[in-house]
Amino acid sequence: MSTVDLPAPTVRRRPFHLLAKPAGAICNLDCTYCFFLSKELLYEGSRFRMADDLLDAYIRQLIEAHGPAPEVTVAWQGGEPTLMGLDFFRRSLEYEHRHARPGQRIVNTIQTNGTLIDAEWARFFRDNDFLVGLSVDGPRELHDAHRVDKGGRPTFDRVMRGLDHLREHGVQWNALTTLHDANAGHGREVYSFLRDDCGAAHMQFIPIVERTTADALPLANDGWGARAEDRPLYRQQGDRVTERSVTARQYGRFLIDVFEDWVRTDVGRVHVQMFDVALANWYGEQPSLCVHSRTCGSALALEHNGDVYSCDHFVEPDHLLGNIGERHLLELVDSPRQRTFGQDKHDTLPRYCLDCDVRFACHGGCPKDRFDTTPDGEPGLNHLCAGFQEFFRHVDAPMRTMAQLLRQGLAPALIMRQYATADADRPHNAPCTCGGGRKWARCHGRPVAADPS
Ligand SMILES: C[S@@+](CC[C@H](N)C(=O)[O-])C[C@H]1O[C@@H](n2cnc3c(N)ncnc32)[C@H](O)[C@@H]1O
Ligand code: SF4
Ligand code: SF4
Ligand code: SF4
Repeated sequence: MSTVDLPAPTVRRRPFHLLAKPAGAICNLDCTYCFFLSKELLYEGSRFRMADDLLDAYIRQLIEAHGPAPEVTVAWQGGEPTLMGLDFFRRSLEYEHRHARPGQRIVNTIQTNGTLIDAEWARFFRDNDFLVGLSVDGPRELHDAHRVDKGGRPTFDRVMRGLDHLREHGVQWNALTTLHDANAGHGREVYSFLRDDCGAAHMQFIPIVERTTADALPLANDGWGARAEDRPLYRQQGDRVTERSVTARQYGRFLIDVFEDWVRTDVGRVHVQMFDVALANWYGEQPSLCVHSRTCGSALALEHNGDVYSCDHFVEPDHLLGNIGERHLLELVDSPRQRTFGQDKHDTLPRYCLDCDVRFACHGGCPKDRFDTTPDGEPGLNHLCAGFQEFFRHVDAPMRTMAQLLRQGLAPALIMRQYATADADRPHNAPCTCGGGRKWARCHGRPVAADPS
């Protein structure tokens, strides 16, 4: 039986998301913190190109696995997916049209470093309603600190050129910004750059937590050996982190700094994933992000040869579920192993998390980052815990207000009026509401003439 012929099994369907890597871990860049480049080692000797019959089988199985759902998302990632060339994505669209049920909408997303995007790519994305995720870490210096090409050269100009094409063609796009040692202390600057200079209406901030062992630390600090081929296979093991990693405190402060701007001017206008996720948890709805959901396991990864892994962050031999050439995707997604993977997110929480006042919002964060010990010595605490606590406690009052507005059928954006009123009465030399220890007027760049300090 060929890959294309595998019948769809009859198992219970649950919503899931799959990140497909048509070029595997291959990329034209060499970002120092990239956890994915070393995955090349899993497939030594491969051409790292998804074959046409596999592409066909993948699209068919993905659509079948969603049953009668009105919408199916095809998500492309990598490595760098644009290295596949436009014809690959044109063929993918043909298969989508062939396999979709009548009336079913197929949505394509692509996560890219943006350096190869030209007018032709942008036209293609626009004409086919692709949602483009663009990796940009902030203004030039902050971006170029870690996002470099194979020769160690900066990439900012190339990314901005790609963004210009996207914007000129009216492509839907969102910014994906990793937080690390270089940019984490610049929350307001990064936020205003993304919003004002780039015109981003959707933003995701992803903490860089590069876990490693004491032995591997020097190599890891060097960018896993500086060159992709020198990197050891990156695994989730060890209790150390690289110097590039964001600290818990930096992560919390970054989110708070951005929130303090956002809640005054941008609610309902700019979508910051973490704030939407927090509001969903305060409102009592399932959030869209696995990291702050009770359980996970619904965001899997597909390699270029059809191998399926439990999660994009666990593309390693111990978490290989199988290959879609041998077992239908739905069977792998619904396998007992994958269910256990997702359930473990909750079932392995330390007592410290179970007793935590913000657990309903945090849910312990991503299991990949749970390698610290709790104050009473229990293993399994998230490395970012202190930052989560600081952020979630900080936003408690405004989140309650926005959730209440939603329950009343009103727009959460109304909270901005409350802030405007409170700010108008706030003495310039009062402590800033961000809690960072600065005066309010200085923190918000307001005139400080009346500030006697
Ligand atoms: C692996 S890349 C693949 C897609 C594409 N090459 C890009 O850069 O957007 C996907 C996202 O993962 C982020 N990323 C890279 N290394 C990471 C790490 N160690 N931890 C968390 N995210 C990381 C990248 O910045 C990027 O936004
Ligand atoms: S662009 Fe950077 S983050 Fe994306 S795959 Fe390449 S090296 Fe990794
Ligand atoms: S391991 Fe982390 S990233 Fe993966 S699905 Fe679970 S929460 Fe999400
Ligand atoms: S904030 Fe810390 S203690 Fe609370 S649930 Fe999150 S990781 Fe656990």
